[in-house]
Amino acid sequence: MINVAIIGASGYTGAQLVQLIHQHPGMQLAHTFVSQHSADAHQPIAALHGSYAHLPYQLQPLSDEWLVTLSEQMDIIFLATPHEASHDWMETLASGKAKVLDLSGAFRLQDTAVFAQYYGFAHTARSSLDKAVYGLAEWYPAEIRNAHIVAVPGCYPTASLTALKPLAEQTLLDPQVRPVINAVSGVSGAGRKASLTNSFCEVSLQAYGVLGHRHTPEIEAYLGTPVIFTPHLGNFKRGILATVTVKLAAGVTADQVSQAYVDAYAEKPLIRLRDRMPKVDDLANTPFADVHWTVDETAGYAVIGTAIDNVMKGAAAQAVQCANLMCNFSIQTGLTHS
Ligand SMILES: NC(=O)C1=CN([C@@H]2O[C@H](COP(=O)(O)OP(=O)(O)OC[C@H]3O[C@@H](n4cnc5c(N)ncnc54)[C@H](OP(=O)(O)O)[C@@H]3O)[C@@H](O)[C@H]2O)C=CC1
Ligand SMILES: CC(=O)N[C@@H](CCC(=O)OP(=O)(O)O)C(=O)O
Repeated sequence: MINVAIIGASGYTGAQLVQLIHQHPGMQLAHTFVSQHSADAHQPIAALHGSYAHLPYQLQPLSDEWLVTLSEQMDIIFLATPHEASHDWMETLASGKAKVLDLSGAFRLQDTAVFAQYYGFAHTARSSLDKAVYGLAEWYPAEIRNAHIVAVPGCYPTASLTALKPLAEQTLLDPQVRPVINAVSGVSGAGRKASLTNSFCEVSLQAYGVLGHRHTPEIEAYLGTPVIFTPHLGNFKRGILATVTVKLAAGVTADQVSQAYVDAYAEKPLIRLRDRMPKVDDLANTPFADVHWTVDETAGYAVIGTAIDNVMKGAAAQAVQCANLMCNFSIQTGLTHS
């Protein structure tokens, strides 16, 4: 059995990971941590998350000693923590035998100047950054298999890159026209901590982070081309719907576009090619990404719809996909029943 620890196990993505590792046939959950002075230390996870009331795990307070012990004793460590915490702990956690998968944004951007601009603090963990592999599971399986550190993608980049990479990889996009990504996220995307912006009476469908969201450089880095990305907050709990408009390269046909998606995803068990535009309720609480596209050959445009659950495929389930690759399980182990 693969021994696993989860740090940040009280949060939305951390608790989801607890549930996924609990049901995983090849992994056992040895430790579930919160921060050292957390108000939730020593609480059972069941007391915080009613949907996990059947799970037997208790939250332990983390310490510097534990960081070293975990790096030496665990096979896999998941960090479901804020960017700064992941950044500060990675060098120690990755110094032993344990492989580390970080759900935060701390190790996704290789350019530390861009990182400082979008994350608001300096990156000082260069050696870990050099080892980090981007965990977009359907696109970088070979790199992920051999990785010691995986930077699990953000939720919006997962939806956006899933829509765009099949076309970009086959050079079907017009290089002169930026893809336009409009995406709506449920409120769980902002994490469990209360804030005015995310409170029930305040949330109303609204764009935010316009022309400045930190996921723009992440999408551009792994797509290889600039984009216009506009996130929106929606008044629902879970899910992301990304609607992506692209200008196709001259002469590209609808059949070529369809073939690009079939080539990329027909053999991928967690990507579902749909015959209509996806909707979030079809996959909330599941590890799937649904994709559909429509092409106007005459005008040379395509509109692609992608839906994911932000906590699952956008974070915890994709992290488990990566861990499966690193531990030589099939990519969907513990995530699907068929
Ligand atoms: N929610 C989502 O849809 C997605 C989130 N992510 C990323 O995943 C990470 C976790 O997100 P999410 O689960 O939503 O966050 P939550 O706010 O729900 O949970 C954060 C967890 O980290 C712990 N934590 C908070 N501050 C610290 C600290 N300074 N040191 C150590 N532990 C700390 C919290 O417990 P405590 O404070 O009690 O210690 C809690 O367990 C974040 O980096 C987020 O950006 C990525 C993709 C999607
Ligand atoms: C609705 C909402 O607030 N979503 C978050 C993104 C969540 C995510 O993917 O997180 P990281 O890239 O931070 O890991 C946001 O826009 O900041």
